[in-house]
This record gives sequence, C-alpha cells and structure tokens, in this order.
Amino acid sequence: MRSTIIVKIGTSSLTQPETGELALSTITSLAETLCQLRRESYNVILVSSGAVGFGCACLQLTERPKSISFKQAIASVGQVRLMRVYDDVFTTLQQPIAQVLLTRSDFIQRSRCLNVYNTLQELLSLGVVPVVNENDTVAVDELKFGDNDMLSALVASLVKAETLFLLTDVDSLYSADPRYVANAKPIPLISSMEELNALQIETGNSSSKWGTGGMMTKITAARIATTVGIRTVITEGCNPWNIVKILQGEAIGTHFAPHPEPKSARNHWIIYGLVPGCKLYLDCGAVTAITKNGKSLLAEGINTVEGVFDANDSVQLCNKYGTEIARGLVNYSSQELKKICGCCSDDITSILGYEGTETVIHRDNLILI
Ligand SMILES: Nc1ncnc2c1ncn2[C@@H]1O[C@H](COP(=O)(O)OP(=O)(O)O)[C@@H](O)[C@H]1O
Ligand SMILES: N[C@@H](CCC(=O)OP(=O)(O)O)C(=O)O
Repeated sequence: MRSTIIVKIGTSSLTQPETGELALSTITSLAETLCQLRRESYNVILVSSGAVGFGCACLQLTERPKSISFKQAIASVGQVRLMRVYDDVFTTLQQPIAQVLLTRSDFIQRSRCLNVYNTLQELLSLGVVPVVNENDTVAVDELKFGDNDMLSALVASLVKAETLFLLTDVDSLYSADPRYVANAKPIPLISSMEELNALQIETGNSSSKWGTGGMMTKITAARIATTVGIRTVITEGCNPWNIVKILQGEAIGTHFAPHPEPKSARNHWIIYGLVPGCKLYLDCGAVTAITKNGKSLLAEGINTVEGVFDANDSVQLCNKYGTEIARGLVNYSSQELKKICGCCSDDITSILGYEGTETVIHRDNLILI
C-alpha cells in the first residue's frame, strides 16, 4: 500500500517577498517534486496557502487585508488564480489535481469529517493530487482555522499520513526568530514534546509579510501530527527537492519524531475536532471522579455550561479555576444541559420530559488533557 505524504506550502514561499507576485520557479519545482513522489509510489496531498496573497497581487494591493469580509473577498479572487497556476503546471506534467476547500466545521462534525476522508481516499486511488486550502470565503470567524498549518495537521491525521512537510521561508526551526535574533540556532531534531517544551523556543508573534501565524502555528501543527504518529518536518519552500532527499534519509530542516504510542484516530478527533469556546465547568467532586477514579461525567457535577453545541459534539471540561482538565463527546446539547446541570441523574427524565442517558459524557468518550 502507498504511504501518504502531506506537503503544506505557505504564502511566504509561493510569493515574492517584496511584490507579493507569484514565485513561479518554486511552484514549478514543487509540482515536479510531487510528481516524482507519485512515481516513487507515494500518495500526495498538497495543502496550499496563497489565496489571499495571490488575490492581493491580482488586485495590486500592497498590504495583506485586515477586515474579515475584505480578506474573504480577496481570497475568492486569489483562489481561482492559485488553482489556475497549479493546474497549468501539473497538467504540463500530466498529473491530474483536484481542489478541496475545507472549513473547521468539516472536522467538527464526525459525519462531514468521514465524507472528507472518503473523498480524499477516492481522489488518491484515482492517482489525483488533491490541493487543499481553507474555504476562506465561507469560513466564519469563530470557526476558522486562520492558518493552514493546523489544517494540514488535521488532514494528515485524517488520512493517517506517514510524513507532514511544512514548507516555509526559513530552512528550519530556530531557537528564536532568525530574522530578529542574529545568534539564533537551528534545531535539527525534536525527539519528543517534552524536549520541545524544555527548549523554550521563542516564536514571538512574527510571521513574514504575507504569511499568517509564523512558527507558533507550525509547532502546534507538529504537536498535533506527532501525537497520532506522523513524523513532521519543517523545511524551506524555495527548495522543494529537499523533500525527496529528506525521504531518502538526509538530515535537512527540523524533524519532529512521531510519538511512540500514538493516540487512536477517534481519541485524536475528540481532542482536535472540538467546537471552540464550548466548555463545561465542573465542581471539585466531578473533577476528582474523572481525573482520579476514571468515572463518567454526570449532570450533578456540572456547575456552568458555556457556548452552544449539539449532542455528540466535543467540548472542553474545566475545573472551577477555568483550567482545562479533559475533553469529551457530550450526550446532550447545550440547551438540554443548561436545564439539567447540577441535577441528579434520576431527575433528568422529569426535567426534560423524555428519557435521556444517565451520563453526560461516558468515560469511553473522555480524554484527560
Ligand atoms: N523560532 C523561529 N524559528 C524560525 N522562524 C521563526 C521563528 N519564530 C518566528 N519565525 C518566523 O516565522 C516565519 C514563517 O512563518 P510564516 O510567515 O507564517 O510562513 P508561511 O507563510 O510559510 O506559513 C519566518 O519568516 C520567521 O521570521
Ligand atoms: N487560506 C489562506 C491561508 C492563510 C495561511 O495559513 O497562510 P500561511 O501562513 O502563509 O500558510 C490563504 O490561502 O491565503
């Protein structure tokens, strides 16, 4: 069976730093590299940013737009151009491609997530290279990825990729931002997340002129991917042939080793398919029952319900200080939970007027953080 490689390329690598015009030689070289990987029997998914950057170049805008609606409009202009360029280059190389635009919601609802999985699998078995981007034009603010690093990690987890490559405008992760810290040191290998924490890497808030998120979002993506056993590599986008060399064992860029005991895809989804902002605040008894005694969460242990969610959504569980202790799949919607929180399980039927389940989150659907 073919292994799957995910390659994410950022705006900073697809555009000229000063003008924002497209970096055609990088795009061509990237396409040649991905075709080579296909010949070497890999499945390949490209996660490409650039819609906003290309849209700005099309409309001769010299600054990245700030307001959401403006950015969404610009992205719809740029996405067409981006795909036209990819289609021209890949078609010349006789490699069919597909456009797949995703939103955060596609990963939150398990049924949609499975649809995305099935479509990607069909495309890969047809020998197509899917080109994935966030569907910027429809994504609402509170449900946005905002950056494609996170999107690429979730796609990699979904298809159980072998390696995730994050291509950017620096050749590796450094101890601090090399654009501002002259003696910043490159980091070739991160063996575990504990090691990463100990290194105390400085990322600041800085990204390149056209990029979003900077190194922080790439580290988060690496955390997500390595948790499910996917090796992650940060390397420079202007030299895509390095991907082939890295797969042949050369030590180029920063390698994040996969976790030796990866989480199952379902547990991973409970953690990362979460609806942002939906929280249950628990009393001390419930916190102890869950964290120390491995129990399910009952309605009587919930003090407060925050956010709007449906039954089967993934929510955060917090102690009374607001610290997250676990995540899990709820058996009730937020509307129902607001009526039954703090109540004894025996009273649920009379309060709701229909029979509900005894547990709010069953222990099998609960992951401690
Ligand atoms: N510790 C660090 N090591 C390397 N680069 C860093 C670090 N901290 C911040 N950066 C910045 O991150 C930028 C890359 O992020 P970004 O602009 O979002 O790229 P992309 O468009 O590829 O996603 C680099 O240009 C660099 O200045
Ligand atoms: N969906 C956006 C991606 C924004 C983004 O993540 O940019 P980058 O940090 O350059 O990868 C776009 O296509 O412009």
